[in-house]
Amino acid sequence: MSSSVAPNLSRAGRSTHAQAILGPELYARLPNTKVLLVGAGGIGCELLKNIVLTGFGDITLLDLDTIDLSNLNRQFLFRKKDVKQSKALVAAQTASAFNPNVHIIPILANIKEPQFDVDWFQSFDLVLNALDNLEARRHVNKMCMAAGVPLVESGTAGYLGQVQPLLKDRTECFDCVTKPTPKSFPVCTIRSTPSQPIHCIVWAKSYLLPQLFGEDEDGGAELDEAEKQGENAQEIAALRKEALAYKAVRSILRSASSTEDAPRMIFQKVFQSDILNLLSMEDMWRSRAAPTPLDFDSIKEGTFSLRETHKPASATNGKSLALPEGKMNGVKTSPLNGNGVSTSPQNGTGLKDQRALSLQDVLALFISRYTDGNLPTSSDRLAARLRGGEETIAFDKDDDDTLDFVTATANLRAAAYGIERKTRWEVKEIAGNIIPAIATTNAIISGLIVLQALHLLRKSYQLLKNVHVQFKPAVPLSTINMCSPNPHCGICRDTYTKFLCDPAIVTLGELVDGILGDGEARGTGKREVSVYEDKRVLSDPDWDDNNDRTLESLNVTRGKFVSIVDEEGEWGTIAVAIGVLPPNHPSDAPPFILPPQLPRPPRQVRPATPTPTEPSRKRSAPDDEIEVEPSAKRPRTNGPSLPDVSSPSKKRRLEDDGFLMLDSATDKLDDDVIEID
Ligand SMILES: Nc1ncnc2c1ncn2[C@@H]1O[C@H](COP(=O)(O)OP(=O)(O)OP(=O)(O)O)[C@@H](O)[C@H]1O
Ligand SMILES: [Zn+2]
Repeated sequence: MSSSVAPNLSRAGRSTHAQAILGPELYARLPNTKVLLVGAGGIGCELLKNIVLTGFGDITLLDLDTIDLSNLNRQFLFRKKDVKQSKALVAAQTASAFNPNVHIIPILANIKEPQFDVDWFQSFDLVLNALDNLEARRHVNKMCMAAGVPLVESGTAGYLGQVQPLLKDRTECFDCVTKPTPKSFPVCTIRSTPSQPIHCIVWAKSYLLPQLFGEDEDGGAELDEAEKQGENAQEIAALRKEALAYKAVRSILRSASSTEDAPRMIFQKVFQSDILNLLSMEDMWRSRAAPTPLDFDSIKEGTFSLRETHKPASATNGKSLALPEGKMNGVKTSPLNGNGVSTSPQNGTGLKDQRALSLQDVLALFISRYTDGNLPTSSDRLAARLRGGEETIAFDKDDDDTLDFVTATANLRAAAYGIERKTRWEVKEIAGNIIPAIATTNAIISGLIVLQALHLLRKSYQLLKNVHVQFKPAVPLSTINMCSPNPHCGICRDTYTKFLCDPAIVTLGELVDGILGDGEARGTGKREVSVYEDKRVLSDPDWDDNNDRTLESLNVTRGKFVSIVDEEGEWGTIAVAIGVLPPNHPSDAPPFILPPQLPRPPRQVRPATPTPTEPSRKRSAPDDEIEVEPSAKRPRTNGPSLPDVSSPSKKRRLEDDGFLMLDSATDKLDDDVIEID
């Protein structure tokens, strides 16, 4: 379009194409269709532009974050001057200029806040998710299922993307299918027999760094468990011995008066003594390549000999192939990139973080950053922070000290085990779980979201598709017909209803009796029920202590759900959304409003003791589960008594990092699964 035409573009001109594509009826509805867009990041910016240009006129845009410099490469509604401003606000301002007829309401908030209750969700005709985390996605999914509002879910991961239209009772919901669990590794692979760079990086980030700079924990329980699961007993005994030695290094790192050379101590312990210990267990190395203990001085001097890298354990038949450091397969390996082009700072080309690191480089990174030989070592810098008052230091990809430490120690370990080394950049990507965001994928996905949204608005349900952008040049897009809801889904199979009340006055008993009503008259008979808020049991047929307590005292307030579960499993679960009374509610009226029609859940075949969050398809963390069998007497619930989550074990910390430690070395690892997140 030439620039002389653009300023004169009339409203009709602007909408000619949209009208032709959408048809006059749908096009006419768009200005008054209320849309909620959750997330103003990579997908959100593209999508906001799309819906504004399509002709939607009433948009609420919500995001909890502010603009970061790193967003600017793809979140094109933002400019450098906007950094640190609210994403929702700036995106709304920028996109409003694309169409004078659009009204965008920006909200800077977390979608999980209680004011965004079911009533609020019901004020929209359509919800579009442009989020980046499972928790928020699940939350919006549940709210949309409760509100009966159509939702389009989406996500991208590099070149991959997915769009999924969701509507209660018509399609499966986001929680109907279990999400893939993160990639997992057996404890012993991480702790004593790594074979891939990622094993070394996980070890450095989630084991060594926390051992030295994290909370002082007794890892005994984890090792007990590994032993129970049948992992090598001799190996476990060696790991126990190793744990004790860490205690000594920890105290030196924290002691202001110590004259010991802490980094050197760490080096000696981790890359020499521990490896010698492991080597003494000859059985372990019969079928796999044995590691090489590292020697501080000879690495420093450049005389240390290394085994060849890139070997699968079997390829070398367990034998070490010694090559002088700096020579691999006859090629000078350092500092070269994959194309054999030198990227060393000496010749001034390439990015510092992306150059291949020699063993000397890695040691230097451990002793002093190669950018400035005078800086203290990465471990010294971390130790200084502990002495300066930081109690614990955890890995953060943007914290140079922790990234240097992990890069150095992961690569030293890789060298000891004959595993390929990674650049600082690659370590950052792997340890920081960074999947590059590709603007083009976001753009394609955002276009597909609009198409699915239009099907939902037209009620053309037979046209709804689950669409995937995939890494197959011949078939870049694939579509799957919508599945019907999973009959066992603990989210979308519930019967939702609303209960508007003053939680400071209304009791749990009033809520349950009010919602169940007169069972005899309604054909459900007198029902025995258990009542839950999320995973908390509030009452059951043998325990009614909480019935006279106010909802507020039970921390059952606006935005929460109370699940009423039929003990016999004969009737479906009723999920009651707690809302607030309207401002004009008469003061002499009862302090609650029941739904105009009491919910009547479907009769169903259910397991004998259902839970509000079942089935197991949905929940994965076993230690988050609570006892759900009705028992004689339960301890009284005092406020929000969620299941006890004690201080995180190392196992749990690895899980938090996205690396799930398998209980047994024999557990089967899933193939790589890319989780769209
Ligand atoms: N609970 C939530 N409530 C509101 N907004 C959320 C919530 N969770 C995530 N978001 C927003 O969803 C958006 C997701 O966008 P995107 O995936 O591009 O992430 P980003 O944070 O902008 O980028 P990156 O993670 O790559 O730095 C972000 O702007 C984020 O603030
Ligand atoms: Zn479902």
